[in-house]
Amino acid sequence: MSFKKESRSGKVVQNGTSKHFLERGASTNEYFDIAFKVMLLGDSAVGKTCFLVQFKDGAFLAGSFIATVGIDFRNKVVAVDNVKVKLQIWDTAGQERFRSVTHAYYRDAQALLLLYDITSKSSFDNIRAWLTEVHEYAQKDVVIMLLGNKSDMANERVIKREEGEKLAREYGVPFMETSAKTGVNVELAFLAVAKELKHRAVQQPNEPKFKIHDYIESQKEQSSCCRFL
Ligand SMILES: Nc1nc2c(ncn2[C@@H]2O[C@H](COP(=O)(O)OP(=O)(O)OP(=O)(O)O)[C@@H](O)[C@H]2O)c(=O)[nH]1
Repeated sequence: MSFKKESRSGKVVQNGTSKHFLERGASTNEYFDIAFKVMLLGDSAVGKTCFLVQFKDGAFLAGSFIATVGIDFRNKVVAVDNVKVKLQIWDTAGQERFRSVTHAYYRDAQALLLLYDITSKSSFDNIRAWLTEVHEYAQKDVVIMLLGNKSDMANERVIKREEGEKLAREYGVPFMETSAKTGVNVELAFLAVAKELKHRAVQQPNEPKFKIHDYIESQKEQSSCCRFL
């Protein structure tokens, strides 16, 4: 079920009442070997739509905030060890009134990216409630990642990075801070998930087990070293 309109122009626009995904399901015809469903979850305004648009189009939706209505998806194919992995990424509405709609989609998802906003204490506090919902509605072996978004807003930060790390450790899930505005760690989050899912699905006999925590830590170090060169 989707409450958003479709079009073919391939751009995301805002019409003043809701965010509309144009070219819905774009790149569906692109060749891929394996496909997975990923859902973006978290309170309203944490940046889920911007996060998806940054990954898909490399652009930031600036301007006034317009809440998502219902749920919709976009596709992106990424290469993982010569395997083409199609991620079908579902952007959900964070507002409480759409919760019953989004619950119906949890069951099919292989990965959940759970976002909070580092400038919003309530969005961070609500992560526990989101995780309770996830455990109730999602598959037992779903890949979960915790993301502290809006890391570019350092001056307005109210949640320390260490608090995010601590919560993630408590639930045994990987964590990173991201910015849908600057793009920091956006691709890394999706790539890490794609790699984890691909390794689970097509594990070669002599291949070492993929460790998502280690991969993220190594890539985070690399990207922070290179950003400042
Ligand atoms: N500075 C900054 N602003 C961001 C970032 N991500 C999103 N925003 C802004 O935060 C507001 C909310 O972003 P959305 O992506 O619409 O939030 P959402 O989580 O999809 O909200 P719902 O659709 O209601 O669930 C918008 O004004 C965005 O421009 C970010 O990383 N940095």
